[in-house]
Amino acid sequence: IRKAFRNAGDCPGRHVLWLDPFRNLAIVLAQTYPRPGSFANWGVKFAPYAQTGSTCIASVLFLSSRLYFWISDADAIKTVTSDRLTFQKDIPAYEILNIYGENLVSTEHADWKRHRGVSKAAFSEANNALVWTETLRVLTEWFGTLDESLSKTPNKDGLTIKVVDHMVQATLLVISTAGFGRRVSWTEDSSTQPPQGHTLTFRSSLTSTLHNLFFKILTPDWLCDLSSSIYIPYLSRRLAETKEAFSGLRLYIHEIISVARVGVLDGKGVAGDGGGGAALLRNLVEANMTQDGEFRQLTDDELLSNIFVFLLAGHETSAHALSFAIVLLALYPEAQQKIYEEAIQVWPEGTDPLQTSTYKDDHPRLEYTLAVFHETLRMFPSVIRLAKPVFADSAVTVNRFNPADDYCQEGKVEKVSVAIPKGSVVIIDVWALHMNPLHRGPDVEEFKPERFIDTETYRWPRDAFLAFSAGARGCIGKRFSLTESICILANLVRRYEILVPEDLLEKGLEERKRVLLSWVVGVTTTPTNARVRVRRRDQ
Ligand code: HEM
Repeated sequence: IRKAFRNAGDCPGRHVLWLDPFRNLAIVLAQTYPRPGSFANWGVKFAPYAQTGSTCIASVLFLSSRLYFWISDADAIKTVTSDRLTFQKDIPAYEILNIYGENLVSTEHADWKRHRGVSKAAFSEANNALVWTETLRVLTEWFGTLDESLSKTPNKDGLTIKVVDHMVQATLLVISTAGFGRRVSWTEDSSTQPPQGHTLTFRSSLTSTLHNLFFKILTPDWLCDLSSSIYIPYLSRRLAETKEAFSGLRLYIHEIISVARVGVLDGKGVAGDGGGGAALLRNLVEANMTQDGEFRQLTDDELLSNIFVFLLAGHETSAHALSFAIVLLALYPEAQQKIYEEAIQVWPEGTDPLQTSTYKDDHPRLEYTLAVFHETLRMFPSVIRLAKPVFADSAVTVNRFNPADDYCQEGKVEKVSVAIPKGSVVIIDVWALHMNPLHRGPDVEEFKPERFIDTETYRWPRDAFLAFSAGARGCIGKRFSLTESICILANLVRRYEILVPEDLLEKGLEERKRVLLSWVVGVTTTPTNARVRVRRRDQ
């Protein structure tokens, strides 16, 4: 370990890591270890950098003596994300997503290029227009159910809802249709009755698969086998539930694929897309049916796995980010009022955006709504940190300062170069970057959407925002997600007032934030108590 620290040169920090921060155990233990407030804790943000006086901190993993450089500096991170050959993806950390086979997220090099090449064309402006239209359809149905529940509640002060449940349903319906041509209505999707031939509904098989992902990975095969022959309290039931979810979801994906294959063969387009949409499914299935030399462009397992990963990545991150955004709007009525004013300008009173709005005309005009969503992702990034193993000696430029100084003042910071040796790992500390006062000013903890609005004298710092990662391995679904999220937020606020739940009315802002914005680490940052009250604006 001492030798490893010698390779870190004069980079400060010198922490010993007892757990690899990117293996499943670290994620499962995230709530309790490392302890809140201490180095490498998931919610510690910029604090360790502020204490050390550096935007780069060195640490060594005890078991392997490998050097880990934690970075919260926009310039240094840009160097890392733009050099894909030196700073590669930490593939073993993504094995958890390989339950059905390899996929776009969990591969590198030529395999990754092949997966990305197949999917890329589906994320076009034409597809964004489809995402917009489908989001409006989903909203029409969701608002219908909300209005019905509101009409039945005797409380004139509105209805309190658990936001994550609603957002998971909405975003899953959007990706199911716009990605896979599987058009299901809100009420049909709410049904708890599985269709014929299934033991679970589509949504519960997907959500239960996600819920049990880490549990399955951390349970050794011999224990799985044992628990199916001998009853072990808790374990046997949980493993049976996991097995049912995994195989149930596999069956649903197989059905999607079978229908799509027939559609591709007879030239009529994949299910439900009327020949125009569901480009993602069409591209994936066509690649599976296309011979590339001796091999298929995508094997059967890869096809299945990519559909799973797109269903997962295509809804979970957006659903969680939207849930945080909706709670923030309840907590900050001034920001909500600005979205309302923007929405009314785009869709004046008396018009019905759910029937008439188009992506091309309206999306670019919802600038403040977009800023709210960006600011939400700055404060609650879905992916808190990213690991990049280093494959060649390199260097990054970082900032050093005196922690005792008011270091946000001009001239208080010194730029230094840190050598990054081959064999080490760089950790892109997304949350710390977002909370770095050198990039954002001293008010980083405040919710201020205006940070994301350019003016004549200010251009928001693009490189200091990494919610979607960046470079070649950046999020392929960024535009998809921004399109549906902006559509949901603007329409929701135009129709309803979003308020804090009644049980928190007597509490101050800090207490409301503590309760409503609590979160845990999961596949992505997951809100645990996102509740708001909704009340129709016109009643
Ligand atoms: C708020 C919403 C979203 C956020 C914050 C987000 C964030 C990210 C981040 C940080 C990465 C890089 C992950 C890594 O390198 O380990 C990523 C990759 C990816 N995202 Fe998203 N994402 C969002 C929505 C979506 C949507 C809607 C889709 C699909 C429809 C999607 C599909 C993917 C895929 C397939 C990758 C892997 C790309 C590659 O490795 O080439 N994401 N996303």
